Amino acid sequence: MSILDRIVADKKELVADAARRMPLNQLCARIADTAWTARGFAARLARPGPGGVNIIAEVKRASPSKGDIRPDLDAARCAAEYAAGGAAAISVLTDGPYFKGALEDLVRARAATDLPVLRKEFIITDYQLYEARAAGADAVLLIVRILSLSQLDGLLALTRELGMDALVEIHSAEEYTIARAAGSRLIGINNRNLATFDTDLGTATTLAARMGPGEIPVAASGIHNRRDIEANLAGGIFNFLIGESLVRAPDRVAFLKELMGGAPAAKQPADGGI
Ligand SMILES: O=C(O)c1ccccc1NCC(=O)[C@H](O)[C@H](O)COP(=O)(O)O
Repeated sequence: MSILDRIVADKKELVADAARRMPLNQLCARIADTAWTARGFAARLARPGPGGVNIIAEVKRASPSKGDIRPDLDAARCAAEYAAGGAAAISVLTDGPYFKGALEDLVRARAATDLPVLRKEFIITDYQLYEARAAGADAVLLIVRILSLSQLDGLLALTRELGMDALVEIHSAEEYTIARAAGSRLIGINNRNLATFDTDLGTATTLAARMGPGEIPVAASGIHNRRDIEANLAGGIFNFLIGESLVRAPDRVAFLKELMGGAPAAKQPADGGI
């Protein structure tokens, strides 16, 4: 069984537990009782921002491929730094067992900025979309690899009904065909193979070259420096989802500005950061 299969199997149990603790009708009542205005995640990514680049900056404490990255990361403080550095949006990993995240991180990150916030999760059920909306998410990730076309259709429809945007993630031409068949517009191209963790930065540019004018690509995973950004810009991609290299940066504000084409961040000791 691959790690991804294990994550998804565990997720089914976690969602069932969550639904026992907070039944769907109570979750819906919470949504109805909470004031929320969408911050326009997809709209922010439809055209290039300052410096010709949009960065979705990720709050990521740990991962299956890297283990602990910054296990003590404060989601609100990290999100505020990302906003100060010029991020277009924030992504928050809400999985507990494999990424040391939580939905509460999303709530705190959103409260700390006025940027749109993505729930980065392994979404396989409607319940997780209601959870995302109740936590205030502006958008959710839907990963083609773990969904059938009919599941993707249903989750996309409910995402829209709840007023959120969807970032639909692919890693291959076959998955792009499925994303397209479901009518996805905002398409995350993961450079990382989620089953093997092999990361190839050419994946995003290769798949983006197939996309039509109404489709917006987002390059995700393995982006570490301005050179990586420039290689994607040359391939017509101006949206980037970046986790590890940002989280590890000693000065996240300066590093974000550097990624967006500003002056290089001063070198600092790797463990001298926030
Ligand atoms: O990051 C992993 O190890 C991972 C493993 C299995 C499933 C998903 C995984 N990551 C989720 C992501 O998509 C990344 O956090 C995101 O693209 C940012 O990647 P990076 O900039 O390389 O941290």
